Amino acid sequence: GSKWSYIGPDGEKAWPKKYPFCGGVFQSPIDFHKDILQYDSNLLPLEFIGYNVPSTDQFTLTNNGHSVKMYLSPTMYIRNLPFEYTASQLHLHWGNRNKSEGSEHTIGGKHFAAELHIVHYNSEKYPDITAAMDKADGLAVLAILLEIGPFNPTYEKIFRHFRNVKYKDQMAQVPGFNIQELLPDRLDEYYRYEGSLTTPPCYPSVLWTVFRHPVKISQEQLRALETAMYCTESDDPEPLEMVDNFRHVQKFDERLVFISFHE
Ligand SMILES: NS(=O)(=O)c1c(F)c(F)c(S(=O)(=O)CCO)c(N[C@H]2CCc3ccccc32)c1F
Ligand SMILES: [Zn+2]
Repeated sequence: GSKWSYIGPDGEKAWPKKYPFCGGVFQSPIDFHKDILQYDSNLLPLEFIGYNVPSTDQFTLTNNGHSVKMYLSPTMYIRNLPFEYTASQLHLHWGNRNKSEGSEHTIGGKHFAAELHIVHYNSEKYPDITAAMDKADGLAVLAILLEIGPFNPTYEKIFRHFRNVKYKDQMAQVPGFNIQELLPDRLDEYYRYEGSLTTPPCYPSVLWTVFRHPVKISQEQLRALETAMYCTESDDPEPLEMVDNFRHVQKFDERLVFISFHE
């Protein structure tokens, strides 16, 4: 029921009025361009433990009015970050059918078609994500840039349920699968910086890992993402399409993004 949106009077320019951190420091997303990038040889490939969830388990997929999000199992966690981070949920950001440029992070000013985020919390220091989400070392989000290419059968394991979560607060059950298959090939090549949640309350609590290489999904899969869902409830007389649910890039002065790869 949080009152913010991506368009109109409650759009991102108005967020700081109700959510002061949104007007604060270390805001995400940002543009990756060469004069803020610095190679860091200590950036190791991430290790994903418990990501291969058996199909006997189920993930709950839901439309929360801002995005489509899938809750993940607490047996999934990442190693090789400063702390152990346990998976919480994944969700997506996208554009619209006339402009498939809905990624949040950009590279050299270029938007990708869409972006997948896998949200984790620091389970070494905090009991749950609610305790972690406003702490500087509380969250770690993996970002995967999506672009058009061949049909992607792994993404289809989520996308095929979109027709059952068309409206706000609808839910569907997704049989378990290997979440690591949603990631690009080169897990050793990524951008790393300290930033924030890209939605209200915009807490500066996120260690971002944005993989260098995009993942491909088909034009039809992208069209489904751009046209399937609504921000409104099924009985709302004025349905609002869920499109363009990405925040614009934020100022990134005097800061560096660390990269695990050479140009
Ligand atoms: N782009 S992003 O990764 O910054 C990001 C989102 F874009 C986004 F939409 C959500 S949300 O939970 O679906 C709705 C707003 O909270 C979250 N949810 C996070 C923020 C707060 C919270 C609390 C519990 C579980 C997940 C989250 C989020 F971290
Ligand atoms: Zn997100």
